[in-house]
Amino acid sequence: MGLCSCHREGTALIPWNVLSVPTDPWPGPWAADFSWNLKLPFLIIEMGTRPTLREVERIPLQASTVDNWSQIQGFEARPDDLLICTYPKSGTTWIQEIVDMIEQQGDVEKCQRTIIQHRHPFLEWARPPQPSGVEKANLMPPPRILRTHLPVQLLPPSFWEVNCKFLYVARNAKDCMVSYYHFQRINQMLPDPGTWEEYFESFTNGKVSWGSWYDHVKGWWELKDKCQMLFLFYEDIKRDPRHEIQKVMQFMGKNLDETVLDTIVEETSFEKMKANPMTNRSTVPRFILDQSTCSFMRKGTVGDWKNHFTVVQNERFDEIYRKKMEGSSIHFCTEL
Ligand SMILES: Nc1ncnc2c1ncn2[C@@H]1O[C@H](COP(=O)(O)OS(=O)(=O)O)[C@@H](OP(=O)(O)O)[C@H]1O
Repeated sequence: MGLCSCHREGTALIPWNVLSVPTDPWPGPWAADFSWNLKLPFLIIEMGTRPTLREVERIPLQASTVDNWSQIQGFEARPDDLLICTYPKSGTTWIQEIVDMIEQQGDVEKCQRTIIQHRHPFLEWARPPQPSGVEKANLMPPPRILRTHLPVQLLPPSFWEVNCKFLYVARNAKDCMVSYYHFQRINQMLPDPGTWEEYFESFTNGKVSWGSWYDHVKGWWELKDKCQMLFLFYEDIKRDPRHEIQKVMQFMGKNLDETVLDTIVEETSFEKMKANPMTNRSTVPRFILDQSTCSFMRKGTVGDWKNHFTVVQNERFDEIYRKKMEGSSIHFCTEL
């Protein structure tokens, strides 16, 4: 395993890896330390720069994840784990809420018990002194529901040994890129995306956190018949949520009646989740996620790429896509 340190741009007064910024706040002792929360914005302003990424096996990741890599790789999966796997901005939050609603048998109040980031430990998440994703998962009673954005080749090896369930959600590359661009603009914990034109290059070259969309999607797709995996598409959930939620229910071994299913469809709609403080990230401090110009729950549509891609960019993207996805049987819808 080659860990490669990358450079850092700008004048950082404080090394990034000593900052413990609650991008994924955990209601632990640190949260009660209000003075720590107050200090954070100033630390970031002092740094005057966004973090740059480091790499594991040539996949760009956040520095804190790379620092914690041996713990992540040593994670011990269990046969009754369910791992939600996605490339960023592919509908992670959406499928988390669907899975939780199924798990809680449509009990809306139980799904309000805590914010969505806390319900399913994020495996590669690390920001000491808060407990890491691995530590949170280790404390969770089985059967556990976990989540990751890792590409197949970086998944902790124990997952392949225990034959647990994987629930992968894929989203078409164009909408994913648009969503990721806006997210990087508002998320101070990720590198500045630059202009849309610059981001087009970063995304298509896999120079974004968690690496290449193309390799991620191909990697998981190729494994789908070799393990217990339900592979879903964001666009299908959008087109026919009831049908796709039923598939998730079956995969989870749950048998819920029609009225419960109706509730889940209703409660996991974009409009409901956008208005729900437990799913819309409104509790994340503004100096981390500045939603004043753009919401985390932004549009939730298929085809928003048409509002961003120029004709030339679209042609170029299609050409790159053909080359990178050559030989793969996966097919995406880019409009409904
Ligand atoms: N219920 C529902 N219906 C439709 N779309 C939804 C829903 N919930 C989240 N979203 C949209 O998913 C995008 C965020 O993706 P992720 O949750 O994977 O983001 S993250 O990687 O966890 O940061 C982001 O997409 P964009 O709106 O295109 O930016 C969210 O709006």
